[in-house]
Amino acid sequence: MSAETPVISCKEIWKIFGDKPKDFYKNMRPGMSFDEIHAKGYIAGVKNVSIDVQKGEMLVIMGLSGSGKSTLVRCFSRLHDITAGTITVDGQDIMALPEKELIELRRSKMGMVFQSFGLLPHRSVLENVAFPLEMRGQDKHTRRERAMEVIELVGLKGREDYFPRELSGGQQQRVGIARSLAIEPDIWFLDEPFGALDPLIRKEMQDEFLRLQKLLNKTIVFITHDFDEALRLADRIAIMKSGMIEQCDTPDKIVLNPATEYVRKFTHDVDKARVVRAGGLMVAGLSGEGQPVDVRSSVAAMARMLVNDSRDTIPVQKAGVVIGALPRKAALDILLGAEV
Ligand SMILES: Nc1ncnc2c1ncn2[C@@H]1O[C@H](COP(=O)(O)OP(=O)(O)OP(=O)(O)O)[C@@H](O)[C@H]1O
Repeated sequence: MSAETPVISCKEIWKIFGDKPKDFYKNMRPGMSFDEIHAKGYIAGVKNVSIDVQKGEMLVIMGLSGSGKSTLVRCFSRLHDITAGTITVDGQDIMALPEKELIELRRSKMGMVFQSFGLLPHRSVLENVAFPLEMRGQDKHTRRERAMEVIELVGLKGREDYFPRELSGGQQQRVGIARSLAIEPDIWFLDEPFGALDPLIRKEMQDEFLRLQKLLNKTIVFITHDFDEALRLADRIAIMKSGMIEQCDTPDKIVLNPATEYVRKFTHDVDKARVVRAGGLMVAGLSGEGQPVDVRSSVAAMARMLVNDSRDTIPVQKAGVVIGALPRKAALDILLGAEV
């Protein structure tokens, strides 16, 4: 596999629910809307989606309830057979895989975490985490050792003999995360993993998750309803509506240039100064004088400088090299809440 091959690559995929969906798709008039398809007795869970997920990327999928997030992610692991299009994982067409190889692919490469923690109530933390290793036929000693490693990683050392009911919601989700990590998946699917947690614990788990991701650098597809959560975690956010991706972009770009009215609604209450970074406002060919700012600095973090500085353009650097400049007025507009 070449370095550029995406880990997951979808080309024009459809998942239609209903009776004989492939026949319906074949005879479908091109350009039918979600509602027109619905009127014919079918649901377009995923409608003509093309997207690539790169190695080490955290792609967050968001959208309102019923927009197709879970359906799309289930297609990525072929928990749903798609109606049309192609999906490759590490360059391999997963629709062409025999059942046995598909199961092996899921077991060896994919980890999944869901909102309902899905723990086995009569097994201890250790036994829950070791369970996928048991399914793989590993001996007791090896699985215990690996389970202890990931239990420590998620901050639950000392609780390995507890039962799920003896843990808080946040701790139970940590067990779910540890269990999915035990098999060292390359691709990690998380479907609203923090949805059942109260806001404070949720924030704590997001921090924990970012820490883990820094350490493990997995390829992650993360579903959420919560735009703030998406902004905190994502490299890119894909916003879905009626089975389609309305926009897939970096948080900066989504906030600065929402592609549709639906996307704009998500961004409406966001504190843009915290989301938009120097890199998002930078103009590549532009030059500036004096002390540069880092490409990753948020407008909020630069607030004092932006207000006190008198330069029109401020150089922006990445890894110590100046790569462009930031028009100070554009950053000030965001800081002061002017429409951009
Ligand atoms: N097995 C199924 N049979 C028929 N329709 C389905 C099935 N699974 C999903 N759908 C429909 O597909 C559409 C997308 O559902 P999906 O669960 O992917 O949405 P979602 O964005 O994940 O929603 P939520 O945030 O509520 O989980 C919905 O209209 C849903 O009713």
